[in-house]
Amino acid sequence: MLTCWQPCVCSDSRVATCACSEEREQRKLGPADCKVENRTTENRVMRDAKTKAMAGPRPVVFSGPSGAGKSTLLKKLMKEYDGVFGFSVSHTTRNPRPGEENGKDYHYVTREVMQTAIDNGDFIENAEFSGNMYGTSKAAVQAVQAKNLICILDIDMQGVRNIKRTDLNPIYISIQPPSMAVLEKRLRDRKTESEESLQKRLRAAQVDMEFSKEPGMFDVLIMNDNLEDAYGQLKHVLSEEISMVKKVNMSS
Ligand SMILES: Nc1ncnc2c1ncn2[C@@H]1O[C@H](COP(=O)(O)OP(=O)(O)OP(=O)(O)O)[C@@H](O)[C@H]1O
Ligand SMILES: Nc1nc2c(ncn2[C@@H]2O[C@H](COP(=O)(O)O)[C@@H](O)[C@H]2O)c(=O)[nH]1
Repeated sequence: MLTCWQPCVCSDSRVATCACSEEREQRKLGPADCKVENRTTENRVMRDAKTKAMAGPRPVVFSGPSGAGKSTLLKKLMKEYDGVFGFSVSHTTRNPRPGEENGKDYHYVTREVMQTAIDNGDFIENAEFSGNMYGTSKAAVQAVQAKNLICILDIDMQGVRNIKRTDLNPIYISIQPPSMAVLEKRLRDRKTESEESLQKRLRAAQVDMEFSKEPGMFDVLIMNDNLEDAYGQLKHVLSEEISMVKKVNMSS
């Protein structure tokens, strides 16, 4: 077999010219006859697989209006797939709700503490939502990725825009309510908001629902009407990443 130095198909930067172009032309040789091409293609496939495994699983961004059901779906997912997902614990200046735990649901901090950390460059993204500060610290994401788990970020639409400017490369999922009326009922029934906070969240939800329709903003939109249906769709969307993490974690 000839060693064909085809510059067009060979990604080896050392190969600048084709040493046998004339003969290749005459004998109608193609890439299959090229040792360099075959070797580099093989190397490239192996290198890509290795890089992907080393980079770890892709994070997943969950967004959508407050009350759409993001936390409900995430909790189900993390319970069913224990040891596959890890939650990126955000910082917030809002008060904890009954049952929420510092360091688990959020890191609850003052505005001063949060602003200082933002100024120090400790955050990947941060936003003001409904009168409070929220943000994803670099440490929160790194803590999950260090365990080779799928990092879940639950963030608002400003966070989505900001994450798109980073190299995090997540899968973007938007959880949508069936209607504004249903959303309002869910938020009221949750009994976590004052009337003022509820109205702020509903106003933000209108904007959020328009935002989610922007082309290319989300990879997937899931309508959370019936919880089990929405959860089924979510599992389906993430099935490939879930299998990959399970496989890697089983072999290590
Ligand atoms: N499919 C559903 N059908 C009925 N109720 C639901 C459904 N999904 C979630 N809920 C309820 O709606 C309320 C809001 O859900 P959840 O707290 O998960 O929303 P969220 O999107 O995480 O909100 P936030 O962004 O404010 O944290 C909760 O009380 C939850 O139990
Ligand atoms: N941009 C960010 N948004 C965040 C973050 N953590 C949570 N959120 C979003 O805030 C609202 C309200 O949350 P709640 O817990 O007060 O109901 C919701 O849309 C979350 O997705 C964050 O780190 N960055």
